[in-house]
Amino acid sequence: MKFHLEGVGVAFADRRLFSGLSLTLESGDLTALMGPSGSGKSTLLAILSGLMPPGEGTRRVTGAPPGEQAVSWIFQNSPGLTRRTVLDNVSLGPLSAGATRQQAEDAARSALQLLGLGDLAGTRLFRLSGGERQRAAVARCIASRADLILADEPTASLDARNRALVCQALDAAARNGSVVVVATHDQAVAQACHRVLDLPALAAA
Ligand SMILES: Nc1ncnc2c1ncn2[C@@H]1O[C@H](COP(=O)(O)OP(=O)(O)OP(=O)(O)O)[C@@H](O)[C@H]1O
Repeated sequence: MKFHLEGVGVAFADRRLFSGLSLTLESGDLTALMGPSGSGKSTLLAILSGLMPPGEGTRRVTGAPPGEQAVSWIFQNSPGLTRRTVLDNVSLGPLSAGATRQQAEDAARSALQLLGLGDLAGTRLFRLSGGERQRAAVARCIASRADLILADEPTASLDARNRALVCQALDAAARNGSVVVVATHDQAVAQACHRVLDLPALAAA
């Protein structure tokens, strides 16, 4: 599957963010999206997801039936069902993508292993530290095996060890066939990605 942006531009009432931006992302790609604060990284993720129609230009998806791409998000502080177990929370990703309970739990357990949370599967979410909770949110996202995974500053509140685990998990998701895009200010995350797009440079190209 491929996601194409062609000649995309965004302007708000008082400000133009970018214009004439074209790119193609395909299954297996792990891409860092960088640029100064306010350059439009989150806006570009919203356009890629299909949630925000571009003011100018087009978004096209090839290699999938129209409108049938599954999209999954990771945010800086992803919420969860605090009184449910980690396994329940992570299973929600694949369950909402149409998996059976058994398939969802299997996918959740392997994602939890990948993120170093295997021993916490039966623990209620509210008992986890901030870093563990964020890794659980990443596990929920990658367990869903979405076509497109969009991560907006997923490591901003994490230490180096947790950050490395998140990068490994995103890499595994790409190797499983997802298109993965990470908006980040973190050079260590960018180094873990296969490709780095600098938004201002991309818009100027
Ligand atoms: N709906 C909107 N209406 C007006 N301005 C908006 C709207 N959405 C975003 N903006 C502005 O567009 C700019 C880009 O926002 P965006 O969140 O995409 O940047 P970013 O690169 O992700 O920033 P950061 O690194 O700080 O998260 C900001 O100045 C923001 O205030």
